[in-house]
Amino acid sequence: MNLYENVSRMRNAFLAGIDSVLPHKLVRGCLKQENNRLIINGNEYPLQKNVYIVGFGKAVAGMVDPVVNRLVTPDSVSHLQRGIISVPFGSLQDMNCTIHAPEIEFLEGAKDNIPDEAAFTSAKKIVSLVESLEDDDLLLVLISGGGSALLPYPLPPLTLQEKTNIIRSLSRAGASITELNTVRKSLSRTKGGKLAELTKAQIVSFILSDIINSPLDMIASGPTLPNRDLPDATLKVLDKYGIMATEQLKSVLQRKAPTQPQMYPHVTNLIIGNNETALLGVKDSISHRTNNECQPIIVSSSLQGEASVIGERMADLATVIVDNLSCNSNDEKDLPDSLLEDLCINTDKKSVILDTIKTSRESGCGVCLIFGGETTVTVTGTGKGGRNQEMVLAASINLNERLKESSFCGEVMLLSGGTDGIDGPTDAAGAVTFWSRQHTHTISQVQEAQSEGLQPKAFLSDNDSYTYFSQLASGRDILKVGHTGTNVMDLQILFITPHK
Ligand SMILES: Nc1ncnc2c1ncn2[C@@H]1O[C@H](COP(=O)(O)OP(=O)(O)OP(=O)(O)O)[C@@H](O)[C@H]1O
Ligand SMILES: O=C(O)[C@H](O)CO
Repeated sequence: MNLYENVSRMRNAFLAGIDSVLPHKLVRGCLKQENNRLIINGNEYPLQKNVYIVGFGKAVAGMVDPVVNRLVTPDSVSHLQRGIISVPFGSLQDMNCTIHAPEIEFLEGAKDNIPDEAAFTSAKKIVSLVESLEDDDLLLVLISGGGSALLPYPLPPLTLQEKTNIIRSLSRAGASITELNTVRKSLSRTKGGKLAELTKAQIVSFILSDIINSPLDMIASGPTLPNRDLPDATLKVLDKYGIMATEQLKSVLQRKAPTQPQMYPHVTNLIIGNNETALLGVKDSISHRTNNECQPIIVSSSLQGEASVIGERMADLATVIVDNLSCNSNDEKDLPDSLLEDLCINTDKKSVILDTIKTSRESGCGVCLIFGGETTVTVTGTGKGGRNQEMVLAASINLNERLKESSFCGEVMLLSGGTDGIDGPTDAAGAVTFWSRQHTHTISQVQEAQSEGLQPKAFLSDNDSYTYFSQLASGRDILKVGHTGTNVMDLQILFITPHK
């Protein structure tokens, strides 16, 4: 197996991860129809021309078709009455959307993930549809990441512009997604469970998670989950980031919050997929493609932090593995707890990783560690890039430096990519890097870049990872898969294999 075959295996494993979280597959798996009843998660719902669909998020368009199909009974009667789906601007054309259900209205909005008048119009239409439902109707709600921006409905007197400004300021000041959505929930007519409160119809929500640990009440700001935030939660977030509360905002927050958390007996919230689902897809692919020779391990689904720092720490981890593969058993190095912590790896994985390295040393098979999560980039440069490409570039530079003196003969590879296919404001999903030594001959991506006159460190410090990977070897190591129609954050594969 040569270096480029291994790189292509990793690319295929990444694609397999994406494939396992394609929304149409996930939704189809949760729905059955028998005797004029829709069966969802073991619960039965009578079909009597009483079904409505609403959806909002970057990955919901793909959920529509399997749902619509399940609503047609064997007598060819469709029990779907109406549907409204709010999706990102341009996404229908990009995805070649071919859904032909006349009852469903697809509306685009929220260009660049920013709520706008178009998304507000979609939200108003969704609200009036939901308000019009009767007790014996069934409302299917399709939810995925990006849903917050696609269902904006500021509580009056707050305007869309004011609410957007608050969220933008918080985001620029470094607020996390849970902090942003805590604020969004308190300022909205739809978020934080308020969509569910608009009707007594039965509701089933299908939720695809794009947040670490899948907190259901935070994904797309939890429109069908009770808001359990404390009454002062929003003011605390604003205070933390030094954002002044305007009069309109104060008047919205002063409204009496319910003293008891709301219960929604008419609502079922189902998580249909998340980052862990994709990690399993990657793992299966690697096991199959290596004929079970390499035992891949999922080490984390909560990787977060500054992308370039994480890239550096990935190189540190690779160095420990490489050292342990090249030494004899008495000289094994430990995996420092601080390294595990920085890479968001639970300490209970430590012995599993060390055992795998040992097996690999004895048998000559590879070590493959799989990560998922979402890093961030503090952009200070003027270049073009994304968090995955930046992580890989930083790892590449550090691998080249750390492994200079190593006696290891084998290959080290890292891939990082976004499952939505779009890394930051670029048309790439991510990138891959490698380092390899056969006898005394070393090949590395950094060496190759330097021989082409590219200076990796200069690109990294200008946050210009996209330009770097586009130019290097004519874009050979950049991952371009286009919009995938799904979104469960990012995936990383670290693969180290000794030469036999
Ligand atoms: N030049 C750059 N280099 C590296 N990262 C960048 C650059 N410019 C923007 N980014 C990062 O890209 C991210 C924005 O990309 P994107 O639109 O994919 O955001 P997102 O909200 O994280 O979307 P999603 O969660 O759906 O992937 C930000 O985290 C930003 O720091
Ligand atoms: O829409 C949102 O709120 C984010 O994508 C998190 O789910």
